[in-house]
Amino acid sequence: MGIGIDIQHITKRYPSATKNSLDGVSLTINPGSKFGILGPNGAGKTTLISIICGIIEKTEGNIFCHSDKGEIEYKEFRKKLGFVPQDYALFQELTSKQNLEYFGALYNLNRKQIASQTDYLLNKLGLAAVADKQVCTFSGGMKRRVNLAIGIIHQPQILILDEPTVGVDVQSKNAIMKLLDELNANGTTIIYTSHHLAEAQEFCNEIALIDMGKIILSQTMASLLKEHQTNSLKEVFLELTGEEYRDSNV
Ligand SMILES: Nc1ncnc2c1ncn2[C@@H]1O[C@H](COP(=O)(O)OP(=O)(O)OP(=O)(O)O)[C@@H](O)[C@H]1O
Repeated sequence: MGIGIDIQHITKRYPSATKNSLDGVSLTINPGSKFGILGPNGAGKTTLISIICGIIEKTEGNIFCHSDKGEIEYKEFRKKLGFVPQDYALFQELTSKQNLEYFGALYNLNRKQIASQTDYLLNKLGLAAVADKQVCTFSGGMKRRVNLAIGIIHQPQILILDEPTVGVDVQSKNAIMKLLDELNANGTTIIYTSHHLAEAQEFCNEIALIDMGKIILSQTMASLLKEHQTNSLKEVFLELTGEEYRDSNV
């Protein structure tokens, strides 16, 4: 169950940049894992997941995707992929229901599938009562939940989320993380970035720590904490990445 990815020696140099944003990144993401890609501001997390999703081109390197039945073509992988970006990828002027119907059709779901998934997700994420209200009237937490529903309407086997809980209250965060756990229990591989280390520690069973475009470590959460003899991912994070600010333009 689930989809896995082997990332081999990925390098990324943006056209306007003088240095690489990713520098020889290699990573194995096992099928069915809850995989956290963590790191300070500017480390390269968004660049890496944007390359995995095919949103931007890599400069060098390879990505291989596989299911339990063996290697799958990247084109096939894209069909099984769900992506929840950090910025809202939704239409503010449409209602939450209309957004889900639109994106369901974009994923080639039939009318019946669109209706049942829309109904299911609006209920699941506490949005049923506002199904017919324009998204521009929603709070940040409600918009994040719509953003998530859009990313999973086609029932992806691998789901990539870029800071899915940024700026949301405890209730919305709880609903989002519970749904991610449920999807994972049903076999969906989850790849996630976050600056909430306590949340990442609770959610992820595997992590990669990335800093200045390089992978510092990639291992199970349990083995990392055991190795560093601590119960705090934040402690390990600060130990390995330091306490200096990462302001790139000063
Ligand atoms: N379009 C771009 N052109 C040039 N440089 C870029 C571009 N996008 C990102 N970068 C640079 O690439 C590096 C990695 O950025 P990226 O956004 O991937 O980091 P991040 O780990 O996601 O950071 P954050 O936690 O702040 O979201 C940074 O130095 C950033 O300034």
